[in-house]
Amino acid sequence: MSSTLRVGVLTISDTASQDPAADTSGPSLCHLVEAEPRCTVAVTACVPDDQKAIQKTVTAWCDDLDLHLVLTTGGTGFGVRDCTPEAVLPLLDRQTPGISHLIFAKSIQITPFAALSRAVSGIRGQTLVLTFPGSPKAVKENFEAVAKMLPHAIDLARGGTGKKTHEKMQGGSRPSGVAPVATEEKSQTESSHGHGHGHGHGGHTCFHHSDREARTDAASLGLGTPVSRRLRKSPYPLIPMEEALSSVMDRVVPLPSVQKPVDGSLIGAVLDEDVVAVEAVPGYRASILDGYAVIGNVINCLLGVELWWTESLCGKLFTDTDGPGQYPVTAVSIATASSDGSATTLLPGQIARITTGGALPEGATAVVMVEDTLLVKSSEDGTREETVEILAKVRMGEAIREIGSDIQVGQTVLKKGQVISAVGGEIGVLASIGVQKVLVRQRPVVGFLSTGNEVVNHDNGEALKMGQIRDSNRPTLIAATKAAGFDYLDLGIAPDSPEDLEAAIKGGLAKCDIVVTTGGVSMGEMDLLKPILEQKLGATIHFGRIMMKPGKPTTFATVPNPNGGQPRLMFALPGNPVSATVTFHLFVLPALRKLAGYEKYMWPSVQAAVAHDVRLDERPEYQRAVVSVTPEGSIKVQSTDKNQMSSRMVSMLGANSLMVLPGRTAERDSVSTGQKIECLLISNLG
Ligand SMILES: Nc1nc2c(c(=O)[nH]1)N[C@H]1C(S)=C(S)[C@@H](COP(=O)(O)OP(=O)(O)OC[C@H]3O[C@@H](n4cnc5c(N)ncnc54)[C@H](O)[C@@H]3O)O[C@H]1N2
Ligand code: MOO
Ligand SMILES: [Mg+2]
Repeated sequence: MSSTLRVGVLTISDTASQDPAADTSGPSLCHLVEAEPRCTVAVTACVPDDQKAIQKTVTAWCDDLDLHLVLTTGGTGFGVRDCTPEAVLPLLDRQTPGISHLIFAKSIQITPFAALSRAVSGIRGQTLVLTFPGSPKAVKENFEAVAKMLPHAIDLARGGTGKKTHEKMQGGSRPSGVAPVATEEKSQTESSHGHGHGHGHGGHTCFHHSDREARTDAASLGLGTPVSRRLRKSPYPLIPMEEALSSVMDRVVPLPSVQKPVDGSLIGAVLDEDVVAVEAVPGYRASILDGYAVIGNVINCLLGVELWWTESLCGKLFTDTDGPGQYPVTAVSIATASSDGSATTLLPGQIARITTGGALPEGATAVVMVEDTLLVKSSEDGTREETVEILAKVRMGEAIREIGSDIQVGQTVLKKGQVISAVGGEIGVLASIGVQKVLVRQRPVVGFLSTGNEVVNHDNGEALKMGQIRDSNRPTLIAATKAAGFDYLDLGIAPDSPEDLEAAIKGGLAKCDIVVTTGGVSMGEMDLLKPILEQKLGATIHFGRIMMKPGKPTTFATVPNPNGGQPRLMFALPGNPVSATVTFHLFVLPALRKLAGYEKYMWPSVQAAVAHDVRLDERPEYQRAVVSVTPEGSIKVQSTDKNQMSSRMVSMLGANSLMVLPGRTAERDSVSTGQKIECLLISNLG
């Protein structure tokens, strides 16, 4: 077992936190750490002499990054602002006075001023924390006083036996020093010794950790670092999918609301107000049929059945005379606006011809369809009906739409949070009650940038040169965005040059709520996205790797908004086309939906029986699959393709879902035919 000791170096100084160039002890300490066999600086930061800031960083490094050793420099003296011991002591589970004494003993031999250090040391969780004074000289003396015993001390602090050390002390084979101790067999953030580090290479960079933000010295990943000095292991922790999803969704704040006219541009928008009807539908008593408005009472139906309406229901107008029989046609009401705003009046014993949608004459209580009548007598010139016989019985209110029978004034027709669908119901209802504008959440705009020297426009019409590849990511993601009803900006293709990438992303950030890049996020020397985000764009990378397949190097960051307001969201998706597409569906679309105000922004899922055995990968996997309903009514799922490689876009063909497969364990390495598995429905059922 062997492992690198990951060390965090924290400079604590008001001056250095304002002017990084003023920090000399931080870089010195980094060089001392890097000079030790199998020690590496995993993270650096610079904070002012502020107890809370110190505690936040030290806590995050111990608890979240699980570093082996945290070294602080500065703030241990008698100065009024010096508060490092006060900040660190309460964080320690156990103090280590022996180490403090050893450091003190060595220092006091060199200068009596060592007596003015109030440095403390101890263990938090599994992390050893040492506080050093804030001068390069003191840092060197202090560090050298304890360097050789650090691996042993850390081993013990992590529950080791220290056996190796004792063996060596009793005449082991190593000529000097202490073997670094084994800690985690597979450290997620471990990095090899000897990589280039920001201190002393192109100036000081302050990195501040909060929660599990995986910020490191981005220089060691790309910008300006000779390839031979690049990190050989990613410094970004491999985080579980659930953590990645909540890291994204917790940071997505729905956009503000705007008034928008009632038209097709509302489709997909989320209402940010209840809509209350100020008009009734219908606004007048309207006929449902073409026929005759009548005053009903007891109408003897053709079958001889009699229907009685009570006096209270029918009022005085209903007399025994009205019912099937012959009546004079005294009025005509076709569906049109009345010239004087009033309806005609019908008296007992009269009927009026009426068309569908026509306003009922006052007094009419039912409409008889034309098919249930006979023309008895017309005018001499044949242009008018004079007498018509009603054949059928009608019920009170039959074929009449009363005022407000569809929508009443004061009725809440749409609720805040409701989505205006493309089906038409919401727009139809809004239009029917004369709503001019509604308050809806702004729709986000997402920008797409493909990256890579090898990537060319898919439709450039030219034969590919050796090493070139057509850009399939942008057209794919843009099409999926359109289908989901979101606006987008095509940011084109940027080559793998820091200047081009920075300019293209900045252009996107100025105009888009979310910028999505594809490519350049893994471990190659041309994978520049992460360092650009951190070093050039002032972004906070919240995660840079996820334990998932496909999409392992998926990166999510927030970037200061160039126009002020909420930070912009940045997704740097992997370049492999399937990885880009799957992670777009898993992260970007839900984020867009949440930005747009959707309450349900995650994909729905079903449990489906697998139609064949599925081998599990060591990473939890999202296999492209087709979910369908069998003739018997059960739900089954089938992989699109046996070969589910991330570069193989044909494995997306026909997919309407993503099977959510757990990672392989010693107990379970496959899902057998017929077993049920969760499937995310990213499209309609096949
Ligand atoms: N040493 C390691 N190498 C890789 C690792 C790793 O952990 N260690 N991860 C692998 C995984 S997993 C993935 S996924 C990819 C991600 O790569 P990048 O995001 O850095 O993307 P590129 O290197 O730029 O490109 C990868 C691949 O995709 C093609 N590509 C890029 N853009 C497009 C596009 N717009 N349309 C179509 N195809 C595109 C590109 O030519 C490459 O073939 O890294 C692995 N490596
Ligand atoms: O995670 Mo990568 O996306 O497998 O190919
Ligand atoms: Mg790459």
